[in-house]
Parts: sequence; structure tokens; C-alpha cells
Amino acid sequence: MTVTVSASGLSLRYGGTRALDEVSLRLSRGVTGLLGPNGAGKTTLLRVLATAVPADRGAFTVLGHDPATARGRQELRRELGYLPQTPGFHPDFTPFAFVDYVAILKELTDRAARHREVRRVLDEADLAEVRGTRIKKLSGGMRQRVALAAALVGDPGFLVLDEPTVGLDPEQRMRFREVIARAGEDRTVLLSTHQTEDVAMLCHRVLVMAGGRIRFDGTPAELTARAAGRVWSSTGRDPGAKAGWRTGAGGFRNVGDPPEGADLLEPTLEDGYLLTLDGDPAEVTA
Ligand SMILES: Nc1ncnc2c1ncn2[C@@H]1O[C@H](COP(=O)(O)OP(=O)(O)OP(=O)(O)O)[C@@H](O)[C@H]1O
Repeated sequence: MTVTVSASGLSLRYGGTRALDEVSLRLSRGVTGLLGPNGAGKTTLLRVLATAVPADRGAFTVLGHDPATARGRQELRRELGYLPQTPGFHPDFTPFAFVDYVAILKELTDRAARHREVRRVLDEADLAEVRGTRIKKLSGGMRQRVALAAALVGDPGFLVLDEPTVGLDPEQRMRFREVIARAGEDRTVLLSTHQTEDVAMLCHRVLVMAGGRIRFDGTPAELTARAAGRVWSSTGRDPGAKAGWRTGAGGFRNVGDPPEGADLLEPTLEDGYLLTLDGDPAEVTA
């Protein structure tokens, strides 16, 4: 597999907080999911890779461009589509006007070619029918897709998406996933999310971050497999479980080291994720 994004030893401190602590990774084409609890460092990592903020230490390249030089930074930004955690757009703009504005910022100066590109990305994000409707009249899911369309302008090879499915209802999330999956067919996509189903359904690869470090790097199946034989049901709360929660059926689902004779359950990616957060930080790969 061709490596498209490569980072080594990325570190960044905010005062006393180590937001990134020696992060190294290699990405290839397709969608890679980035999971981690609040404050894990996901947004900081995405901001560094999007050249929005420089790391204190470490280096990285995107599609061969090194942001340490002014020219490399410029080339990298031409290959970048970034959907930040809180995208801002003027509510009175239409999707067409907003994406056209972003296209101008991305140096698409020929008006006819730019308008063709704007229509193309609006189609790709499933927004053709509402391209003339004011953004303030669109649903949250459609607004997210407007932000995604803006990130797709100029056909960037590297897409950085920070929690794009947050706040979407299940149907909107499905449609959004379809658009991301399509975008990932021929691009490198790094997708931060709190939704383990996003990762299970979309990603060929998953990274788990906690405390500024990468705690897991492997396939979704490998993350799920971490919980094999470590998930069980019980009628009451099991004090020996690392985590346990009441299910809709009234019993408890537990992860950890099951007691003798426990009623074992099929693990999910979420179980593997929870056990990874609880595990040894030195165990990085599957
Ligand atoms: N601009 C900043 N100034 C000071 N501290 C910051 C700043 N940005 C982030 N941090 C701190 O750095 C750490 C990592 O934050 P970051 O936003 O990268 O985490 P995250 O994994 O994206 O979290 P979330 O899932 O809540 O979005 C946190 O402890 C956060 O409080």
C-alpha cells in the first residue's frame, strides 16, 4: 500500500497540557477513523496535519509535500480539504455561493471552470437540489454536507474531517457516510469521530488516541478482536468488570476479564475500543 501521509514524533503542548505526545503514523488511500475520548488530542492532530497550527516537534509529509518549507506548505494546502469541528458559513449564503467563495479562496480564478467545479462538488455531496436555497433554511445534515462540499473543492488528495457526523440523525448519518465512502475511494481521508459505528461502517483502518498518544493502529476487525472472549452478560452489575452498562433488555453488558462460566457475548468495535482505552499505553499495534 502506498503511503500518502507520514508523520513522526509530532508533539505539541498547550501550557502544561501535552495535546500531542510523540505521534507517529502512516496513512494510505481510503478512510482512516480516529477515535478517542474528549481531550485525547484528535482535533489537535488534525489541525497540525492541516497546517492550521505548527507542532512543537516532529515532522510530517502529505503526498510528498513537506510543510517545513514555505513552498511545501503551499503545495500541501493545495492538496488539502479540511472540514473543521465547527465550520462557519454565512447563513444568508446559498450552498452555491458559499462553495463558490471557498473556490475563489482556493485560487480557482477562471469563473466558468470554477462554477463547473462548484456544481461538481455539490453533486458529489448530494446537494444539487438545494444549491440555491439559503443555508439557514437547510437541516443540520445538509449544512454538514455543504461544509464537506467546500472541503472537496479542487479535488484534494487529502481530506481531514473533524467529527463531521456529530449531531446528525441516523438517516442523515447514513447519507453522509455514503458521501465520505465515495470520497475515500481515491483519496486519503482522516476522519475524527466519537461514533464507533462510523468506523465500523466506513473505515479500512482505525487509530485510537488517548492522552495525546496513539494507543491503537490497525483494522476495525483487529480492534473488535481485542474484545474476543472479554465481553459477557450478567443479571446484576459485575464488580469485576472494567466497564459495564445496563442494556435495554434489563441485564448488564460487561467488558474486561470475565469470571468462570460467564455468558460470553459477540464483541463489537466499541467493546474493543473501551478495552484499548483501559489497556497498556505501550501496546500500540494490533
Ligand atoms: N487552544 C488551546 N489552548 C489550550 N489547551 C488546548 C487548546 N486546544 C486544545 N487544548 C487541550 O489539548 C488537549 C487536546 O485537545 P483536543 O481538542 O485536541 O482533543 P480532542 O480529542 O479533539 O477532544 P474532543 O473529542 O473533545 O473534541 C485537551 O486537554 C485540550 O483541553
